[in-house]
Amino acid sequence: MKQAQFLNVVDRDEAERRFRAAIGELGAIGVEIVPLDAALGRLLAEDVASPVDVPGFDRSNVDGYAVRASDTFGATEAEPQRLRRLPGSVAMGRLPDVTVEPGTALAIPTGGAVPRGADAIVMVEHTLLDGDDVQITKASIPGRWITYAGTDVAQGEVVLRAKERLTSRETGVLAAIGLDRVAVLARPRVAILSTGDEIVPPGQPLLPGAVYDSNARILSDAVREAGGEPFLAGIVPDDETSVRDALRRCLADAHVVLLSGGTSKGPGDLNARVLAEALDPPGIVVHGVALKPGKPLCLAVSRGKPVVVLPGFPTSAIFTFHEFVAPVIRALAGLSERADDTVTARLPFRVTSEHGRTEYVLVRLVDDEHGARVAYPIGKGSGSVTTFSQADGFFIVDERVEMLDAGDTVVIHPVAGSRPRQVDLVVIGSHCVGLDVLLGRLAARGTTSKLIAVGSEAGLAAVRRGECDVAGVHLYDPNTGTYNEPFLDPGLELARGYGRMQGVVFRPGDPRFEGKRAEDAVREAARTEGIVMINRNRGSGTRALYDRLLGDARPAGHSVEASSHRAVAAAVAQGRADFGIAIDIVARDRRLGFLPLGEERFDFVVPSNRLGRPAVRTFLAELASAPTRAALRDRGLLA
Ligand SMILES: Nc1nc2c(c(=O)[nH]1)N[C@H]1C(S)=C(S)[C@@H](COP(=O)(O)OP(=O)(O)OC[C@H]3O[C@@H](n4cnc5c(N)ncnc54)[C@H](O)[C@@H]3O)O[C@H]1N2
Ligand code: MOO
Repeated sequence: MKQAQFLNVVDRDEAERRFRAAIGELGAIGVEIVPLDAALGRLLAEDVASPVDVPGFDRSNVDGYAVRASDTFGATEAEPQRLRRLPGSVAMGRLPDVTVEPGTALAIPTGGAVPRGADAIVMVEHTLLDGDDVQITKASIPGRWITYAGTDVAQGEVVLRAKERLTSRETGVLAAIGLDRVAVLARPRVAILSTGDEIVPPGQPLLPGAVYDSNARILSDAVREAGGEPFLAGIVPDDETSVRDALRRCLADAHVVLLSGGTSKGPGDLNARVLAEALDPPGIVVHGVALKPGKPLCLAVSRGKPVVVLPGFPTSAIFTFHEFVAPVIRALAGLSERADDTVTARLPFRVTSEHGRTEYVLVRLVDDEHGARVAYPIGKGSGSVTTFSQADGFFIVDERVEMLDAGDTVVIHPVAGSRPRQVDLVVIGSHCVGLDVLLGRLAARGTTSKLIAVGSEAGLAAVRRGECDVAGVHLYDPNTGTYNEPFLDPGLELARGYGRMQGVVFRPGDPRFEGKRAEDAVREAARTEGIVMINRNRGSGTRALYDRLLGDARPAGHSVEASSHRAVAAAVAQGRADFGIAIDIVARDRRLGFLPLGEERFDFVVPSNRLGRPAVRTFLAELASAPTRAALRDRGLLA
């Protein structure tokens, strides 16, 4: 029997066109009146004209005396003008009923209402008390120290415009004109439903095979960023009735409904089937877009209401959300199109792409020696949650293009919500817990850094091209049997890092390994029926160790090449393999047995011409310092 296929995969633009056509006219969903206390961050629905003058009366700006300016003409300290002091003074919060006649003065506080007859205020510092009189020691002019009614805001004046976002400054203005409530654009309600038997909410224990629900969180906050009001409709299992019931509740309550997961072609991928049944016309308009990530995206509309099944993989979900859903929510919220400020950058290495699918490649940006931008692809695949959070932007590879070369220029689009991060120190290369220790210590001293983990070889290439300050490397040279040193070129310096003890990892208590010498245990294991190993990728120093120990032996699992020490430890801990070679740190973290084999060197390559940079100097000093060495030893490193 033929399996289900994506029969009608359409390209990105066609998918968007069909989706928008099915939704119809897109605009703000409505207006609501909210108390001023809840107005922060909202968008004004209409222009606001002031119902009052601000200030509402002619106001004194100083403590002093309200006078007629002409009575003060010619006054100096040597020849003051004497005025008769009227009894009392202007009271705050009331209009005075006294008139300042020629030759008189009335005491007035800052903020007091100017009495009839007066046209200027003399500051108290320029007066002397003299019995019932007051002597004015400085001449004034009409209007001096008075703010006239309506000069800040005149009644009827428009103080804020429709669609303005209310910050504390705007809410302050609204309060000053006496409003305690304001008309704002209503926020579209967006229901978010996570589907899958394996999905559990954060905070709960994670049983083997389960996955934390990260999609609901990221979608919910992305909805907020797009001007919508999310509501979390929970997690439902891969079961038609459960999904249908949850979907009905969401449809009744929301302007937009988002599901994630269960939209590709597995047996549990039933969301599209449920949608096809449960939605009003037109229903599903697109299922399958020639897009990477995001191929299984399902776009549907139920009587004008958008209903979207986003792919379960986090990177795919958030990407397709920003491409297809965020603009719709923004429009429903009354927000304008987002300006997309692009920049250009150079590729540090070749990038391949699948023919027939428009690909979005997430990147981190660094500057090279000459200030030219370089875009490092951070492809951990659609299943990664960190890729999107670390990205500075992405470039698009047309569906007809299968390869971009090193040095090619690409156009970088900003990732929603990301700000270009300027850092003090750029580190490219291999990743290690020791590097986390070091960069953590630098951060505590105020030196910021960006770490791009691309492996030792790409790190070395990056220092050679002048794209980073430091590269962390552990490169093994089989000719000399040494690490790192043989790979240096003129213009590159090696800073001594630390050692990492490598050895055979196995499940504790396994008699095939327990208590043996590493070399003997591996040789025996290689000959024992039923034992499964896990290998490392070619080119890694650890792989060279495997090759030396195994010789021509090819035990089961030899072709399974994990790309990190952690992946080896996970495979052994979870019983997919019985042994592998990894560093002792991961063995300890996973509580595995460990038979030591030898030390691997993890060092740092620095371009000579960057040795003088303050951040590089700080890094090298930190690396060499006694407290750092102690912290590295604490983490099990040989420092
Ligand atoms: N035979 C085929 N298999 C797959 C295809 C295909 O064309 N043919 N497409 C692949 C592509 S591309 C993608 S993307 C995924 C998407 O699959 P689904 O949308 O059906 O998602 P699930 O299978 O339910 O889950 C995928 C993955 O994501 C995890 N997940 C799901 N929900 C969440 C959540 N709320 N938070 C965090 N992670 C979540 C889930 O556990 C899975 O690991 O299909 C390919 N397969
Ligand atoms: O669309 Mo999927 O996101 O390529 O992995």
